[in-house]
Amino acid sequence: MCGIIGIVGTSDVAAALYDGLTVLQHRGQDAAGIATVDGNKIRLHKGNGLVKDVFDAPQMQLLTGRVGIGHCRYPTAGSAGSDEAQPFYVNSPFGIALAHNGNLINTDALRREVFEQDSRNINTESDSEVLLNVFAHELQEQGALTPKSAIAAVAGVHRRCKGGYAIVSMVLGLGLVAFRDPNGIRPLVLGKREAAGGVEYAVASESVALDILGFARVRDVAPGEALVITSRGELISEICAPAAKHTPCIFEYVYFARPDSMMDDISVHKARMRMGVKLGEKIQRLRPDHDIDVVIPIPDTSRDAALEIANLLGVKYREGFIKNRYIGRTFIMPGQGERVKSVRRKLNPIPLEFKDRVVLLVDDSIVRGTTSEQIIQMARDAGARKVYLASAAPPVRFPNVYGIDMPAASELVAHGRTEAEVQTLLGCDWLIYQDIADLEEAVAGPKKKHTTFDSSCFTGEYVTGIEPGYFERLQQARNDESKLKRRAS
Ligand SMILES: O=P(O)(O)OC[C@H]1O[C@H](OP(=O)(O)OP(=O)(O)O)[C@H](O)[C@@H]1O
Ligand SMILES: NC(=O)CC[C@H](N)C(=O)O
Ligand SMILES: [Mg+2]
Repeated sequence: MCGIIGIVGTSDVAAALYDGLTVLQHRGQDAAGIATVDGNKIRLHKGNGLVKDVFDAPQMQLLTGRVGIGHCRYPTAGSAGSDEAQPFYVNSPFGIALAHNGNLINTDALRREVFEQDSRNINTESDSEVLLNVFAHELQEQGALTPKSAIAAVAGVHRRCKGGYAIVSMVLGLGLVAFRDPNGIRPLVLGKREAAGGVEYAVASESVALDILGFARVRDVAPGEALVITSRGELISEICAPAAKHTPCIFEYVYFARPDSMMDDISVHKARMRMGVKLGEKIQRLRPDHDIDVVIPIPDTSRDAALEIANLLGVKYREGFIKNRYIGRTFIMPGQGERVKSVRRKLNPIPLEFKDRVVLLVDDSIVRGTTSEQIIQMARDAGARKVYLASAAPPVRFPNVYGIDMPAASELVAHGRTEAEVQTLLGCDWLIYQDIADLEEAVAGPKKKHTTFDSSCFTGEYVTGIEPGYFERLQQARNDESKLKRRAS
């Protein structure tokens, strides 16, 4: 997953983009970048690392201009090299910079097409650079540069690109162009604020970025919609893809997004609380006379769900693991070696919360099993009498291909295993997974604004369809070992 943000302001926007990226940092810890438009120049700075490490004051001062975009990256395609940090730039037509959250599933075919038919060179292995070149070609085909022609170019992207994408881009001489894939798999939200110089607009992956910058959340960008916000602050929008099923990514609610974000009009915090209620009810159903003494969350993401489970079961909730606040999210780290080491460095138990107790550990999800395996052992070492583990999401058994880096089914602990087998492998005394229907109901909430989701990593059903051989190629290219080799070279 990556974080994206774009602003059309009435004064320089680089500092606001920087602040916005810092609250989107949980979506990508590997690279960051900002591009601004100043007159007829695009200014760009990007590199590997956290937002705070990529930019310093002199670089920020060079990022002048009232229109800009920013990106923080968690790679799902290509390499983790700094040349694949975003935004990407092409000088023709007009000069375009673009930042992408998501993942394309027809990158190889598009790459050939872009080279052979559109006479464009792609310089990296990134799917996002391919998407930028498709957009650039489609815009070139339009001739004139107007909001209408930019929207027509986005329609061309929708026709040619398959997969998950939320995009912010800037076109010199026009302004900001933002759009979302026809199924609305990846999130994108629009905000507005009144400044001394007039109205300002922002679009971002999550509403938390709007909150901290003082933009009011106006609405989510619709699936298949393109927004053009000119540098003068006019907003033009149109849905420019054939109507398709809206299937927001359910894993955003399970793990990715910050709980203080609203996504597709659903509060992430409330969705996680409802996941806890559903899971608590399941525990009660399965073991009405359970012997759980204490519920302990695995910080950070599982807290909302864990608290609700404890409330429902009427047992104590205790923060039994203390998290080192200087270590980032483990799941989105690039290699398994790094992930394994980080869990122990990051989480340390308070033994008195475990000693002689039957503990129910709660996590939001179990993906590779890296976290749970170590945590269960830590709980035992700390003296727990029995260790149960509850996952607020169902077993993750299938690859995610729309922007979450779970490309290799063989690396998923529940792939090809029954729940009982996973329980044995992880070494806990009882493993309880959320049911998929309960998860979807929990996210949909009482308003049921959305009842269909991209739940592919749980169900193996892919809304875009998948071409034969794709998973095999993906697994080969992006399993942990191949990534490690690529990084070493
Ligand atoms: O089964 P695994 O492969 O270990 O992946 C799942 C774990 O990774 C995530 O935590 P992470 O440390 O990334 O972030 P968090 O602090 O937001 O919970 C998630 O919340 C689970 O704890
Ligand atoms: N996680 C993402 O959204 C990744 C964006 C893009 N596919 C990349 O690898 O850079
Ligand atoms: Mg976690």
